[in-house]
Amino acid sequence: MSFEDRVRELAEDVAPLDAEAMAAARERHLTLTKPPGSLGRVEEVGARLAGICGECPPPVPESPAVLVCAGDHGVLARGVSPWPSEVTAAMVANFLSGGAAVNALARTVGGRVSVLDVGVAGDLPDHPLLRSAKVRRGTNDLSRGAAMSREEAARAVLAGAHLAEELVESGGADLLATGDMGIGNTTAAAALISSFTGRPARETTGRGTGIDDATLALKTRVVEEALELHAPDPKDPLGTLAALGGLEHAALSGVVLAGAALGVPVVLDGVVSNSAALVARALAPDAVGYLFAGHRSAEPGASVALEALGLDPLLDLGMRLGEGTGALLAVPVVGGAARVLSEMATFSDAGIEG
Ligand SMILES: O=C(O)c1ccc[n+]([C@@H]2O[C@H](COP(=O)([O-])O)[C@@H](O)[C@H]2O)c1
Ligand SMILES: Cc1cc2nc[nH]c2cc1C
Repeated sequence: MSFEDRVRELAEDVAPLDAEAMAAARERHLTLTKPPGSLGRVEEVGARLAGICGECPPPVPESPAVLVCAGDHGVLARGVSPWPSEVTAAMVANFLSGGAAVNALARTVGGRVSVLDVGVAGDLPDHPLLRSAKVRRGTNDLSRGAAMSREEAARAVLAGAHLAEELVESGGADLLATGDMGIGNTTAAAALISSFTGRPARETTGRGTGIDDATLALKTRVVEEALELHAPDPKDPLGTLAALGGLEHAALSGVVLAGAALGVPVVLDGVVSNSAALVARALAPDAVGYLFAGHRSAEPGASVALEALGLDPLLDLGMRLGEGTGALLAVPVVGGAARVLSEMATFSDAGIEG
């Protein structure tokens, strides 16, 4: 079977949410000792968790895992980021030694960190937290030709899916948080978001790690050129990924598909994860039900993508780091939404007239 066929097979394993369990959660919320609706959107998070696992109350996620997918980008040659690609490998090394923001925030919420190398240009050391599945050493410049082949895109999707499956099936993970590392990857994310939403580059392109006005104008032109060159068809998600994506974007769409296929909630991080979720939705529309937007990244494309996905971000902290940091901080919100449904007393338990 070809890699593309295997991606299609994975997408076919994504089932719609359990509508009965969701309805039961909404009913249950009305019986709990609080004014109806007073937990706001946390109530809808709880209902979706019930729909994801097919029971009400849903189990409380106890073992979150963050998957940081890493890759490099040929489009860096156009001057779209102030940082050199070597920083990608250097930051991966930092994740492995526990010194990055993702490590600090994973420790804060009791999460486990795994790093997936699908496309880092440099060499990386063997390490128990690192999964090596290098498809190639960085992409080609997406503004001058296809970033990668369809087969490479499919292989990266499957690498993300396999690590997610392993963490859930053998590692006991019951919630997946997405993360990314890749200098230049906000350019690819903007191009993907424009392709899947039809919105112009000026609305999806942002300052990434921090660029001045002149570089932002250049980066926006680069995204426009790429969109003109490829005229991507959003109904061909693998073709669009191959033309405009990054290897980590592809891997993250695999993480989303695998999480959804396994019935595990997936908490999205920033703009790169948001763009990957658009790819996953194009492959498997029901996958969106399994997704929670951990936060609203400051990158403008993130808001465009989340609106298109119909996801309301749980947090809005002005963050734009990536690595999975915004997803991890939202994990307690998701856990709390489950715990409310399983642990709160009802009005009748408490002897209060509702
Ligand atoms: O998560 C986000 O929304 C986000 C926004 C801006 C930058 N980043 C991170 O910064 C890197 C990409 O930025 P850039 O400017 O090199 O495209 C990459 O490693 C991302 O994880 C991440
Ligand atoms: C230092 C640094 C850390 C990062 N983490 C995610 N993207 C990053 C980009 C840079 C430049």
